[in-house]
Amino acid sequence: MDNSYKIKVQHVTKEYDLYKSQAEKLRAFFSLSNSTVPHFWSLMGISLEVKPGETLGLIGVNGSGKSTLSNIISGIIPQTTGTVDVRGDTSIIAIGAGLRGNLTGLENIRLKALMQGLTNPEIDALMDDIVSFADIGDFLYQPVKSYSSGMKSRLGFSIAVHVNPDILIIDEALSVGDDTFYQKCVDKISEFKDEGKTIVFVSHSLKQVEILCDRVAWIHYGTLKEIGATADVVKHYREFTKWFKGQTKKEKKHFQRQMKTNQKSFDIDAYQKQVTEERQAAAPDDPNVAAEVKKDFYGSVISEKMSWGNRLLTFGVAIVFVLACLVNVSGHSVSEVLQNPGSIVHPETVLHDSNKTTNVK
Ligand SMILES: Nc1ncnc2c1ncn2[C@@H]1O[C@H](COP(=O)(O)OP(=O)(O)OP(=O)(O)O)[C@@H](O)[C@H]1O
Repeated sequence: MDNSYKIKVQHVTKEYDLYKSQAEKLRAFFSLSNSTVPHFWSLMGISLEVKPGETLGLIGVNGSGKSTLSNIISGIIPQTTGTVDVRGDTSIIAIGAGLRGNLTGLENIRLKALMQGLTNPEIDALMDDIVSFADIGDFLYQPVKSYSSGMKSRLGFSIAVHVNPDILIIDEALSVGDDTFYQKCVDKISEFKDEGKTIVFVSHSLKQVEILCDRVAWIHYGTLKEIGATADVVKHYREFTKWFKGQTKKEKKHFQRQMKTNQKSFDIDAYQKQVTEERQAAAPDDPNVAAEVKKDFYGSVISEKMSWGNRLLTFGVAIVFVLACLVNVSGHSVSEVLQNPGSIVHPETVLHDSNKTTNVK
């Protein structure tokens, strides 16, 4: 097995349909095409590796796709195309993910730890440590939906670092805590690093990134702008933000609109063709390149969009289900209803033989 990486992300894209309402979503489901619905590509082909024991920072402006990427790596949302290969004995844990609003803090601790594969006695043994690290007092007995974002972050972080995960995904968790909690988290992350664990760290705080990360990936409006040593990437990102801040209001708007337009007009087929051509140029004698690229793009994803065959099948099953319910309440047998469908809506009409109906009233 290739142990040069812990996480490998290849040609990952994420497409969202921008429906204006539930009704529009429903219409698109039953219509022949949803081409009128605008599409938005949150990620437009990200490929990167995270090495074992490495802390990789993800930086980028608001809406650039950092959380989308970290959620795809954590398995919280599926990618539209591409592969995500997570190596080894992986217990991957994302701090904010999986807290249930209707359950109390205590119940959430047990649930999330059970989902990580811990047994009840193991959880009992860890409970005091988790509770004391989170330090949220009596809120522990309240439903999580009543928590502030800082409290959720405290609880999520505490659970995540105590269940001994192989890979830790930290998305903005440190930005909401106070100074004491922040320092506790930084110490815990450093402990993790010393133990050789792999961390993906999403943050807007370049200072935190500089302290904690070995390498940094700069995600820029759905693309990977740069990946490399922390000092280099952070320097280039600072230059970009300085340049951006120096623009007039109108120029900033124009730039952002241009970036979003690119994300709306992204062509996945053209991207696949480009990757195929690049690989063919590198291996001109390999006849399987196109098939391999297709497999890399679509081999490990389940289509989020239903094929037409499946839509028709779903529609057919729904009709049969409704008919079955109507037959049931009408009090007639299936054969009667099949011979005289009107008996469903006019229950007083029954069929005595195949040719004649009699009104029983
Ligand atoms: N469910 C969704 N439907 C439509 N668009 C979405 C959805 N989720 C995210 N997006 C869009 O995808 C883009 C990337 O969002 P994401 O949250 O990954 O960015 P981010 O870099 O983490 O931003 P921030 O730094 O503000 O947290 C944004 O433009 C966002 O509006």
